[in-house]
Amino acid sequence: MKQLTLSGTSSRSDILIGRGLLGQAASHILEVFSPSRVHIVADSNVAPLYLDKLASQFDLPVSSTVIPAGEAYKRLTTVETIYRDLLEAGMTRKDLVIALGGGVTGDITGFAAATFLRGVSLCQVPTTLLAQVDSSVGGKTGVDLPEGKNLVGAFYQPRLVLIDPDVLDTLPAQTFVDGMAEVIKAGYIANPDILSMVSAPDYRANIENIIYECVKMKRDVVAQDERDTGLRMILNFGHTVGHAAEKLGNYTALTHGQAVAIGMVAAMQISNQLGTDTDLLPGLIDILQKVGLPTELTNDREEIFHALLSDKKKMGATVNFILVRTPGKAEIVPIAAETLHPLILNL
Ligand SMILES: NC(=O)c1ccc[n+]([C@@H]2O[C@H](COP(=O)([O-])OP(=O)(O)OC[C@H]3O[C@@H](n4cnc5c(N)ncnc54)[C@H](O)[C@@H]3O)[C@@H](O)[C@H]2O)c1
Ligand SMILES: O=C(O)C(=O)C[C@@H](O)[C@H](O)[C@H](O)COP(=O)(O)O
Ligand SMILES: [Zn+2]
Repeated sequence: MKQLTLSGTSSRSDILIGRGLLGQAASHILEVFSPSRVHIVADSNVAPLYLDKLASQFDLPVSSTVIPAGEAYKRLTTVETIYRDLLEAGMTRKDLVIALGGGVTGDITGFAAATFLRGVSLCQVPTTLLAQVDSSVGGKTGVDLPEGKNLVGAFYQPRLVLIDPDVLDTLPAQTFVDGMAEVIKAGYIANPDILSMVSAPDYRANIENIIYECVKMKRDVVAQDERDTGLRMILNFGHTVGHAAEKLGNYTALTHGQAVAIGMVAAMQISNQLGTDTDLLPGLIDILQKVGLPTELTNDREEIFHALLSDKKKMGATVNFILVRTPGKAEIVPIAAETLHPLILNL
């Protein structure tokens, strides 16, 4: 088992990574928390696979909410359902909420935990590759609005993150591939060794090390900028156009991973339009296609431009775009909306 610690300004997250961890989850959880009761949130695909396996390990009252699966349910009505179940179960501030699932479950449950009774303890048990390499770590929680992705949320660190790569065995092939978008993002923005690992013919056999390197990178970035006011913005590489495409597809046409893949290609094309010495675009397209991710933006460019103006990275009339001109080095480049408009139309 590998262990990492994320020390924030007023919080600490322990992150454990190891095969078989789900089977011993309760003992790790009870080393860190002392709840009177536990509430587990899982979606309708994950619950039949893993909810009993986790719940049955506790000698405490355990309640649960099973939410409908899918990004379309990452919305406030789902959070209200969780609040109601927490009240019905008699959860108090001493108790523990566990998010068991992918990034959607983690973001919704994290937001519910951050806001229920103004905050109850949170443990993340991520079950998709995307959630294991990215969303379970760092404390961004929230939901979508029809107007844009993740527009309502809170920073709320899980005190414990338990990552068991064995649960990836039940993932649909496409969902595993979605997670590779955030893995490739991690390689481009901060650690090109990750790209070498993904380029190996049988990279899946090395997935535990890939997860570890991605989490370590994210831990290092978030520790320096928990509130996303500077360095942390690099984790948004591919997300500006990506989030716009997700919104335009009503959160169903593209998965988050697919949208990020397309968004990274768009960001690289924008880098090129702004003038770069080295052309990283063919290599980016190659590695995304090799793992099975899409690379082509199919939305109307004008609609993308208008949608990305509701992104959180917009400050006044400027959008903070994340560009990569050297693998492993991301830059936060403020681009005025009127300068960005022709660049987006040219994609
Ligand atoms: N908070 C953050 O820092 C952060 C970072 C990256 C992404 N995100 C968010 O994460 C979300 C995407 O997460 P995702 O790709 O995990 O999607 P997801 O949570 O919808 O999971 C994808 C699918 O896999 C199923 N599933 C999950 N685990 C399974 C397992 N072990 N076996 C079988 N099926 C399983 C789910 O039921 C779902 O149908 C987006 O909403 C995105 O905005 C958040
Ligand atoms: O943790 C972060 O910071 C990230 O940006 C990680 C992203 O992969 C993730 O999709 C995040 O939710 C996007 O952040 P947002 O602030 O643009 O919603
Ligand atoms: Zn993301």
